[in-house]
Amino acid sequence: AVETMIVISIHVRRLDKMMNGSLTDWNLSVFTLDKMTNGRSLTVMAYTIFKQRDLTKKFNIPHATLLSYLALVEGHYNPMASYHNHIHATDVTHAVHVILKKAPLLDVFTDLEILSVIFSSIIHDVDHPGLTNNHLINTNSELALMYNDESVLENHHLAVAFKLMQRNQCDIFCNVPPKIRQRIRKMTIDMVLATDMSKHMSLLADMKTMVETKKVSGTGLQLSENYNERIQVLKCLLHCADLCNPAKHLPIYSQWIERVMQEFFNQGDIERDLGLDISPMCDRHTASVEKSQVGFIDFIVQPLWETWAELVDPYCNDILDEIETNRNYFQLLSDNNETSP
Ligand SMILES: COc1ccc(-c2ccn(CCC(=O)N3C[C@@H](C)O[C@H](C)C3)n2)cc1OC1CCCC1
Ligand SMILES: [Mg+2]
Ligand SMILES: [Zn+2]
Repeated sequence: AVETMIVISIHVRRLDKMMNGSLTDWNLSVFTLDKMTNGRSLTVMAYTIFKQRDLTKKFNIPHATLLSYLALVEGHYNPMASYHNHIHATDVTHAVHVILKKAPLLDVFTDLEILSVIFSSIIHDVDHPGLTNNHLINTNSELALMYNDESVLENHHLAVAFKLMQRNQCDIFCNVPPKIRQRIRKMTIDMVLATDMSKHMSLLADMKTMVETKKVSGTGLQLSENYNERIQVLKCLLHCADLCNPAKHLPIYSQWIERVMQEFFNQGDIERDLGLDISPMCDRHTASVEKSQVGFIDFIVQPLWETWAELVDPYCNDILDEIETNRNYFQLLSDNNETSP
């Protein structure tokens, strides 16, 4: 483990220098970063963000403990999952970090909230099996049995993340007072449970309600002290980051599509072999990749990011533009697939 730390800290130093400026670059390729760091992009990204935001000092987190825990969590992401592996966690953690740097959010959240949402992004899909909640429920999996069919994956990610913290020298919150620890745990549980797609519509409805009632001042978002109002925005922040692929340049977005379809088709193959109904978009013989992405953008991603822009960041038109550009590209592809035999 010592040499791992040394190797990682070398990568961190190199990354810090090389990327200090561009770490806040929305279109940073986490795929390149992962190659450069020999598959340690999550540890390196997370550690760098903790350092840049001074979280280790603010919460008295021993560096060796942070590195051990990050390496342990990274090692518990499923390398066999083409989409839900540690690189997706790197991507979402990076997206949360960049979104938090946008002008209207500066000085809105406390250090505790920032620590919690970054921690949540790091662990939000740990030990993902590369299958959907519906599949786990329909196949009477151990996980569905354990969590009574309710946000099965998201409950599992949380349990694994907190369990790993009990390992020797891995409790990153060891110097945090019990009440504060409890608040981090509560916010993390609330945010990661909200990454379950089945909560999407109610999350979006609550955000729209906030838009109606919230007077966004000229500078940024004015949040009250009310926990439910504050956690509402943090849930949406993490959910937006989890759904940020269509907001990236096409070469990066395309790699995520390839990966998610590989995972979906793998699930479809299992369902076909089991004689089950094949889940939507999971049948490699009939799925239309382009059409699915257009639908995903039109019904989920664009409405979510548009609401986010209305509530938080009127200046995120570059992200909305990228989503529209990508949507039109796949609409064109799917039209052409229709016309040409
Ligand atoms: C690059 O493509 C995607 C990137 C991300 C998502 C997506 C949707 C919801 N989430 C949040 C997590 C979640 O709930 N799930 C459960 C299920 C929807 O599979 C998702 C993978 C994870 N993530 C979907 C994507 O494409 C799908 C396949 C064709 C159209 C939709
Ligand atoms: Mg998830
Ligand atoms: Zn995710």
